[in-house]
Amino acid sequence: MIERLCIVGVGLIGGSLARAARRAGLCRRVVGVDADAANLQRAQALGVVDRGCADVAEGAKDADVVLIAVPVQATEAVLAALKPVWNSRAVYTDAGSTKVNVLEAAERVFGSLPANFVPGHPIAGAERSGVDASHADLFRHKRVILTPAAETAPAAVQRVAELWRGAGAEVSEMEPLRHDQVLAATSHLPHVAAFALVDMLGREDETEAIFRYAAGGFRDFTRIASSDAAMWRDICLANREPILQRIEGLRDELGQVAALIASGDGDALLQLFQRAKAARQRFLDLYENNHHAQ
Ligand SMILES: NC(=O)c1ccc[n+]([C@@H]2O[C@H](COP(=O)([O-])OP(=O)(O)OC[C@H]3O[C@@H](n4cnc5c(N)ncnc54)[C@H](O)[C@@H]3O)[C@@H](O)[C@H]2O)c1
Ligand SMILES: O=C(O)C(=O)C[C@]1(C(=O)O)C=C[C@@H](O)C=C1
Repeated sequence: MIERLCIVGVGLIGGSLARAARRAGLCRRVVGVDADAANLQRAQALGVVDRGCADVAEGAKDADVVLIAVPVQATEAVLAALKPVWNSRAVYTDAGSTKVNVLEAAERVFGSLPANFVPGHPIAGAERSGVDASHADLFRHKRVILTPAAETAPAAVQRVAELWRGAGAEVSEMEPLRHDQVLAATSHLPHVAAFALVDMLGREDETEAIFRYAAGGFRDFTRIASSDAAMWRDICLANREPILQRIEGLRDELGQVAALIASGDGDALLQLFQRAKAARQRFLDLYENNHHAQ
């Protein structure tokens, strides 16, 4: 049982973990810290946290588990604010979408990685943000990746894994660079592509001349372009190289598609689309298996 869980950043992810931990009876008290006073008040009003606090050190002082769930480029400032009250008996973790930069930030702040800091990432979310979007089922049957380093204490990893499992997630471990490369492909590139497509069309569509005729396909492809802009700016700056490599790959692939269309090579286009459809089916089978396995 966690006596006091502190959530720094009570938004979609922090709020959802607080709700799930409470519902599963994993913690007695939740203290929320947030830079946005209105969001913090809302978290209290909704009963997501017992107490709200504007100051990171004060909120985390007596906690036995602290989750940092702020945009990734804000992690270093939060770790620096935690440093004076860092407690060797407590466990600290984060939910950031990128991991190498979080480990580097911790090394900069502490000189070396604290044994009781366990970087993590729930592979679950939504295009909505803030505590109003949070819900206790967000992590059910979803994956959480932990990226401990050689210095990380196994007992701390165990404690964080138990928290996420208690919220319904399946926990695995990965090397941080591998994590960032994989997520650049399956999460960061799709977001960049969706933002770019909608920006391109939106600039020429200020009078709604074409959006008026857009339907399900456009809606499905672009849902994630409604995601929080600051969160995605931070992810792109934190995971620059892997994302740039994937953008280059997509540029090449689009070039190939354009060449096939230009040359009227229907057979090759058909093959490419069939190959993509089969690959998506393999993804769906894996995704659904993961769902039903639990
Ligand atoms: N949204 C997703 O789908 C998703 C999924 C997995 C992981 N993540 C990661 O989780 C983290 C949180 O994302 P979210 O979707 O919950 O965002 P969110 O905007 O819903 O919540 C973030 C909260 O952090 C607060 N905050 C920002 N800077 C702060 C600071 N310095 N000190 C205290 N509070 C601060 C904000 O006011 C906000 O309430 C990000 O690192 C994101 O990359 C997001
Ligand atoms: O479902 C969504 O809307 C998401 O954006 C979730 C999503 C993703 O799947 O790309 C986004 C960022 C995360 O770090 C993890 C999950």
